[in-house]
Amino acid sequence: MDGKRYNRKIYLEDKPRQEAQAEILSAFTISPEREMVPTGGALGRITAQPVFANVSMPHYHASAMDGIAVNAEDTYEAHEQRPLHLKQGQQFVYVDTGNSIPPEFNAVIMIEHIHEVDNETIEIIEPATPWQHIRPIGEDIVQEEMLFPQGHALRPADLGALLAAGVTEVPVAKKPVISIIPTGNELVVSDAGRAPGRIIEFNGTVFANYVREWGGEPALSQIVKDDPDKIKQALLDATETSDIVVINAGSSAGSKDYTVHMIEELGTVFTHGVATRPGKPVILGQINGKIVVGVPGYPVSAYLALEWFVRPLICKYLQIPEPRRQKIEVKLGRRIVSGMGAEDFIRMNIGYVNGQFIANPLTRAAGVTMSLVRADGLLVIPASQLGYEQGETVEVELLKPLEEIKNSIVFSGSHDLTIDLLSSHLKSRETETKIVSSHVGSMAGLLAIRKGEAHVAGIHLLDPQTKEYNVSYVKKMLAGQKVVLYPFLKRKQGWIVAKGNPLGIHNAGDLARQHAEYANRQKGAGTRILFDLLLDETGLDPEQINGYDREMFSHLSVAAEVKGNEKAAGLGIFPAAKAMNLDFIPVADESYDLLMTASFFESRQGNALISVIASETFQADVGRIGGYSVVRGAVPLYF
Ligand SMILES: Nc1nc2c(c(=O)[nH]1)N[C@H]1C(S)=C(S)[C@@H](COP(=O)(O)OP(=O)(O)OC[C@H]3O[C@@H](n4cnc5c(N)ncnc54)[C@H](O)[C@@H]3O)O[C@H]1N2
Ligand code: MOO
Repeated sequence: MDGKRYNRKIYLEDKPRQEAQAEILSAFTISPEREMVPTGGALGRITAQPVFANVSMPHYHASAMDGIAVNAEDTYEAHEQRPLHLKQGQQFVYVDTGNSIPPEFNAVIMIEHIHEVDNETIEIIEPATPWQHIRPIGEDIVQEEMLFPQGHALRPADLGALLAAGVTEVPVAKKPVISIIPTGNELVVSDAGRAPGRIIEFNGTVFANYVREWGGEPALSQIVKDDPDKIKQALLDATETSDIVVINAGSSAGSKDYTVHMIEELGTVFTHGVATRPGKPVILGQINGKIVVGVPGYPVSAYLALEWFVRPLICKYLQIPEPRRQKIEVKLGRRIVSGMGAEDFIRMNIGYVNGQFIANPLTRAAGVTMSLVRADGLLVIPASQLGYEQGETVEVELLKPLEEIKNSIVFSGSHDLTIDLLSSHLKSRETETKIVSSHVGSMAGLLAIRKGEAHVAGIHLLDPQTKEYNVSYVKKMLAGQKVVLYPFLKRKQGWIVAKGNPLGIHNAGDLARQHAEYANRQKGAGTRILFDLLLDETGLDPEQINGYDREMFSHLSVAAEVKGNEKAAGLGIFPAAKAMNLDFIPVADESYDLLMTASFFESRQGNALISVIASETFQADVGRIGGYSVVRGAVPLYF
């Protein structure tokens, strides 16, 4: 340490992303270099200048067929009624596909069209035309012809053409070297221990591989501690050995967020903070003439910032246009709000139902890596736009192939672990089909089917009057629609309580008596309806339940709530209690059924889904979870 204290920088700008991009692009003045690489290893490389053929292909007249080479003039007399005899050596020679044609001949007759009379003589019944079945010199490639212009990304077939044309080394743009410096005292390599506060370093690997995919050469350094001197040294070293420097985390306003000060001391800071959510705390600067990009720590922000600010630099260096993602129009399944003054980047699930693309937002939390893994598309909301209404048509950028999205089964409603299992069994049977699910609760799932926004919904809705699951809801809410209710699971609902059940919870009355802190579920969730019925049966009012108004959105979040609090209790399914090592007191066996549109049920994918459900292997896997059984010999109910 040099004894200097670095005050927190708590001011971040809100510079428009495009402005920040334009600034670093114009500051990035490194002149591209080229290198010769062996053709076999040039896949994906960008040609640095036009490439010309050294030789023609073929470079001699070559036979295109197995047969005999002849002089066409010698064959003109041949006729079905007057077969013509030719002598080997004088009037013909045998040739195979690719053989050179001797100069005295100018046509090839296929072996199927000749009759061998004896060792020396063949017979034909049809004349040959000059140059038939001969690949003349340069048919494919002519010597000196331009094979590729500058700036062409080489594909496997291109490498073949180069080799065929005698080009064994290609001049390509040198890959820009991108140093990647992960920083943070909390970071550990992936096989180090798991003490609280330790985070496995993984952004570095993500960055290195995106850089590689985009045509750069990553140089991933070791984790650097949050120590100003060490960060400074790492930055200086990186500017010596690379064309662009990416430093990860420490970009925001934390007590150890030194990066911006270090860049300021060693060089220039152009930008600290862009008007985007997520991704705001980006730092853009320059040290020793090298661009330095300070990327926020959260993985989603990090990925976006890398794409906004590093990819364009790589493209500029390679002198190629920046690729654009395919865009499609989708209908929004949900309302999306957005703040004024900053662009919003929303990861979206996209499904294809009844000939229409329906998209729903995934979590906006920038720390959720899986949201990037799962996202089918990206909705970019401009800074001036306050969001969109449900049902509006908007444009999204695709993050996955369109075909994959079109082949997905859109699953809505209540989440259950077995749906993930179902998805993986289905995928192994029908490689093109997968289930994409959004967990919105039973009632919302039913509505999604009604609005034609899902193929299947998992529902467990108890009718307080009839004590029957699902049927009355479907009759009432989907009257006149062609749907099928497929009996799927029986699963145990029960009290999720701390280990040893310290409050002695066995029924809703106990919750009230013990003033337990209840973790409730959202309105419309099947578990919420069950809880209300239990209260009703016990003669309790919601006001008598401590925490009735606190709504959790999944079984697991209820269990997580109980995990941290001895006085808490919730209602949920057994696997959630098991996952958090909590006690589970069974209350009811409920029916978790699959509601499907009739057209989906009858489709090929619908059939595949049902046959997976009926399979022994799937049912055995479900049995192993505990607290579940698949309904055997289920009879679908048509409405
Ligand atoms: N008071 C404020 N706090 C925060 C603000 C703000 O404006 N004011 N911005 C928030 C936003 S937005 C983001 S994004 C983060 C970015 O913070 P930093 O870039 O300073 O990053 P850290 O705080 O060090 O890390 C955030 C998070 O990411 C994890 N991380 C970091 N590096 C890696 C890596 N290489 N591999 C995996 N995970 C990594 C780190 O452990 C943290 O959990 O700041 C908010 N705070
Ligand atoms: O902007 Mo931070 O980058 O939301 O996650």
